[in-house]
Amino acid sequence: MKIAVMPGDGIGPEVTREAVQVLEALSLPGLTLFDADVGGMAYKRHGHPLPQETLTMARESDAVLFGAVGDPDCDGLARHLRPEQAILGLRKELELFANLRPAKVFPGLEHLSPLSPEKAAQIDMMFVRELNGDVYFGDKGTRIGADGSQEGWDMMSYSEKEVTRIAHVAFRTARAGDDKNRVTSVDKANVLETSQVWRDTVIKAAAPHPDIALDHMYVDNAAMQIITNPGAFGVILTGNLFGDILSDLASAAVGSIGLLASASMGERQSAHGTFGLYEPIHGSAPDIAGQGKANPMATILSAAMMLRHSFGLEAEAARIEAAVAGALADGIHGGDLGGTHGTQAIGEAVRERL
Ligand SMILES: NC(=O)c1ccc[n+]([C@@H]2O[C@H](COP(=O)([O-])OP(=O)(O)OC[C@H]3O[C@@H](n4cnc5c(N)ncnc54)[C@H](O)[C@@H]3O)[C@@H](O)[C@H]2O)c1
Ligand SMILES: CC(C)[C@H](C(=O)O)[C@@H](O)C(=O)O
Ligand SMILES: [Mg+2]
Repeated sequence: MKIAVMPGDGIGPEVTREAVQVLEALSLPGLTLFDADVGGMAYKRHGHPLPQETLTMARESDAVLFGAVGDPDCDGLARHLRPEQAILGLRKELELFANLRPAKVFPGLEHLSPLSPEKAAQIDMMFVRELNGDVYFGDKGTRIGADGSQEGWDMMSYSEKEVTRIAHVAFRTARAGDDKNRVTSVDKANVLETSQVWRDTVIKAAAPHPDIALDHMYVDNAAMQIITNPGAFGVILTGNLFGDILSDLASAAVGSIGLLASASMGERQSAHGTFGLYEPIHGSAPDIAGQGKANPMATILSAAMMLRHSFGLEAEAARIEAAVAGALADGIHGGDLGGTHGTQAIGEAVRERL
């Protein structure tokens, strides 16, 4: 079991360190970890946010554990050299088109949510976010517009092929998940042609999945209903941009972005299972970087997702999740949850409860 660890920038190394120690504490036979450079730190060291050696290491691994990338010092660089290109490049180059982002309130931890305890208890949704297409990867540029001023443009598109494959992931995820057996496809088909193709294609892709209830919702309404009626959602199938935004929104409903994990999967199989990249949904948090304040739970839970999805180690994944839930229940809360525990203390508290 070869894992490429890519800590990245800002709080990335801080939270990744704790997750790696959780993995090591499990003493899994045959587990080997290799570090690789990504993001702004890789740009500073190698002149590129996603050096070829890093990509090669990812290709030769069974899974990737990713921290976060992003560095305000790099915001003025040409776009292809910015830290964020590391994660975008890995997702694209490795064909990791399916991003699973669970948003769930652990039972008994409803008080961490800003929603009422009754509403918070209903939060148990899984985002299935398309990760290789949309406005993220279309042509883009700047030009002088008709009025003589500079304008930026980004091309948004989705093909039937791209939508079909992610839709099938969503239907299969709904079937394997909780008992809701429900997919809500989120789009903006009232305005965007991209979304009309998305919606028409999702309807066609649903045909072989008659056991799964499918409905469609506009993204603006979805943003509202995730807060007002979270229990209505099981699997939320959506595109790259809407999924990015809605998953941060859902993290706030759960209690903090420092709690939400993710798995990015494709079709490649390793000797142990499906290759995947695992990362918290948050970024490099430059505002708290280097201060030992970041909550590592999202990254630790991402490591649990790795054990489940890439290594078939369900019991070990559940052990990590129970340890995180136990630490939270015992009041081990970072600043993001209004507590005082630092990154290392949270990591230690989770390890003690394994
Ligand atoms: N996958 C990624 O690597 C990824 C994801 C999102 C943003 N980014 C990048 O990160 C940089 C900062 O972006 P941003 O500020 O918009 O988003 P962010 O997620 O880094 O931070 C948003 C807010 O949440 C807080 N926060 C985030 N993670 C936390 C944690 N684990 N514990 C406690 N608090 C936490 C931050 O302190 C900040 O106030 C940018 O360069 C952005 O492009 C990278
Ligand atoms: C850093 C950025 C490219 C990334 C995205 O937009 O996908 C991030 O926000 C995320 O949610 O993983
Ligand atoms: Mg995001």
